[in-house]
Amino acid sequence: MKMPTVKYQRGDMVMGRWPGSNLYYEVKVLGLDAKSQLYTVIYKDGTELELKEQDIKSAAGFQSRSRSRSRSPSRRRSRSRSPARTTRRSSSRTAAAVAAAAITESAPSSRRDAKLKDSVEVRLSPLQQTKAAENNSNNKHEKKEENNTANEVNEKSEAVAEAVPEKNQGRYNLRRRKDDGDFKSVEAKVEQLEEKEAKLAAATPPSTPLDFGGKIGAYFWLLFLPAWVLFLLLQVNLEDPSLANFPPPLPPLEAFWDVQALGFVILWILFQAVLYILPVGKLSEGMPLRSGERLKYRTNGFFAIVVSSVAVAAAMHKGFDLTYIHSHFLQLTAASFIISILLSTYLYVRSHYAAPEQLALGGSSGNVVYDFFKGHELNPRIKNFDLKFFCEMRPGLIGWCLINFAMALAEMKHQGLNAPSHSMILVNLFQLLYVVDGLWNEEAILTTMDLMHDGFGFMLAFGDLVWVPFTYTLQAYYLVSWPNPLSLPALGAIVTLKLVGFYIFRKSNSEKNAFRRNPSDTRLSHLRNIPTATGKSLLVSGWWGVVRHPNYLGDLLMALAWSLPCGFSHLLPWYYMIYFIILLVHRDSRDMSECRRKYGSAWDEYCRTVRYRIIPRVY
Ligand SMILES: NC(=O)c1ccc[n+]([C@@H]2O[C@H](COP(=O)([O-])OP(=O)(O)OC[C@H]3O[C@@H](n4cnc5c(N)ncnc54)[C@H](OP(=O)(O)O)[C@@H]3O)[C@@H](O)[C@H]2O)c1
Ligand SMILES: CC(C)=CCC[C@@H](C)[C@H]1CC[C@H]2C3=C(CC[C@]12C)[C@@]1(C)CC[C@H](O)C(C)(C)[C@@H]1CC3
Repeated sequence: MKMPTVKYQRGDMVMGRWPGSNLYYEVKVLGLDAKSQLYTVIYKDGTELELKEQDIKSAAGFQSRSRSRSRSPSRRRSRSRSPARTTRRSSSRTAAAVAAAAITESAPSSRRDAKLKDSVEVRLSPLQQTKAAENNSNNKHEKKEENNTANEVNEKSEAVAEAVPEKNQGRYNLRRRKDDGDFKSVEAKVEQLEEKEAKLAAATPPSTPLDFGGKIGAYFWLLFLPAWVLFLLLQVNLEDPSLANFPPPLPPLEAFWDVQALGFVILWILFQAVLYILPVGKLSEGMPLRSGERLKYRTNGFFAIVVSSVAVAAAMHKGFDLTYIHSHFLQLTAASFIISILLSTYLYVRSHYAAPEQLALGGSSGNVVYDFFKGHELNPRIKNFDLKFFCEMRPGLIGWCLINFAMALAEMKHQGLNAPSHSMILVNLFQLLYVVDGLWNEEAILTTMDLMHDGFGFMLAFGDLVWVPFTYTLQAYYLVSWPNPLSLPALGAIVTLKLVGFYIFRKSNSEKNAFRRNPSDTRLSHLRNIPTATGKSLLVSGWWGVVRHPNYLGDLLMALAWSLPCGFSHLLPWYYMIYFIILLVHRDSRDMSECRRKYGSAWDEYCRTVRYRIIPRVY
């Protein structure tokens, strides 16, 4: 590796700042990326990170210190993010291992040690009772620290943290110790400095590896995804949609444009936006951001789908022919595509005005195309209106059900039926159940990858507004022209498959969501978990002990149940199943690397314990 201005060499043991905090840990330098000028370092718990030169200090000049009484937010944040928090609960050998890993080997000199001990003793005395309480409660406070509602407990656990000499937690700080007299006089200034440092560290996202084939990949996906949607729609419109008829003929450009279709799409999105902002339903808290802040989300998705159904019924009653959606599918898709492009452009432009801590770790490469595609800003909002949450959960998702319903009506019209076919009913009901469940448990989306980690850019805007409503409905679209009669046993088997898949999907998602929201939930007390250096734990029994992504397994079984009613005459209705396998396998590997980066050796331990990713004993 070429190192032009190499201050630290590979193998050097130095002190590295833990991102988002003002805490320093002993780390080993693995190398310097000449281009980004970032050092790759490895912490003692195995976590690898890329740090800027200013976040690295030579080990000399560092002194262990005991904690001041400050309760500044930056410090609170530091504590919750620091690897030192691995000294948390758990009788398992893993916990001990992680805790041991976080304890630095750089012991302070004996003189310093004695001084430290003095100061620690003085500070310990008023807190001894709390320390005892900590022992009695079997470290329960640590668990509750992650609970958003347990502010009181947080305060208590902070007091406990203060009582523990930092030396034992392996924490180091840039601040040099002063005699107690001096100490107080500079306290306020140092506080301010640390506050600034912490803000800066939190604001500057450490770079993460590029996904989706990097910069070149972003160009490819930008062109490929719309082209693929176009191909699917043209193919399903063919008299014989078999692959032998590839490529389908391209209609003239005017065929894509219909101002009325654009009007309907805009109306639909605005209608959903109005339902979203109505002060109906719960205000849920998202997961803590890098800044420590928790955003609030109006989770009234179920209300939105109920009102939407009433509105559609009213429109039909007034004479609106819903089969318009089938006959103008291409134009409606094109209109949504235009809106997704406009939205992505707006998102990209506004991301340049966002504060650094509001940017996504993964969408800050500096490359225009990549960041436009992947999403630069994490939670773009107009006042309290969260654009990512809204787009992911409302117009496309509810639109998916509306389109499926329109396809059922179109099938009746085209096939001259009095009622939709059994296959059409199954596809409609299965997917309706999926969407209604998602909206009913809308809060659970706040702990998913998209909401927590991914920026909002073209990928999600296009995915939410075009991909979901216009390709997830392909099975229903296909059945309009290609009916597939089902025998009773086949029908029974498909329904059973769907229910099994749904059960696994729902139970596993709810388990993880409940655990992330409140790790000390008594209903989860039977579950074993591995503590990690970040303060969060990983479930290692229950659903998340069977495979690493039980929710994907359930989702895949459901996807199979959606394709089976369409039979085996064509590959087209199996598109969702094939796409979904690719999507989830890729998502799983993306999540694995992200978790490996976040949790280091604790994640390796989890992977050793839970060996399979999605399908037990297979994959
Ligand atoms: N229909 C579709 O098109 C579609 C597409 C994609 C996904 N989905 C579905 O959407 C749902 C959400 O999927 P997702 O991809 O966001 O992934 P997810 O599985 O909900 O979330 C992954 C995150 O869960 C946490 N986690 C992982 N292992 C854990 C463990 N052992 N204990 C506790 N937490 C753990 C980690 O985050 P933290 O540790 O940071 O909390 C990890 O990053 C899934 O049900 C999926 O099937 C549907
Ligand atoms: C454009 C491409 C190829 C990808 C974009 C992916 C995007 C369509 C999906 C990413 C996360 C997905 C998701 C749901 C829908 C599809 C995505 C947005 C979901 C809202 C469907 C309903 C479920 O109940 C859910 C668990 C809430 C899903 C969450 C993830």
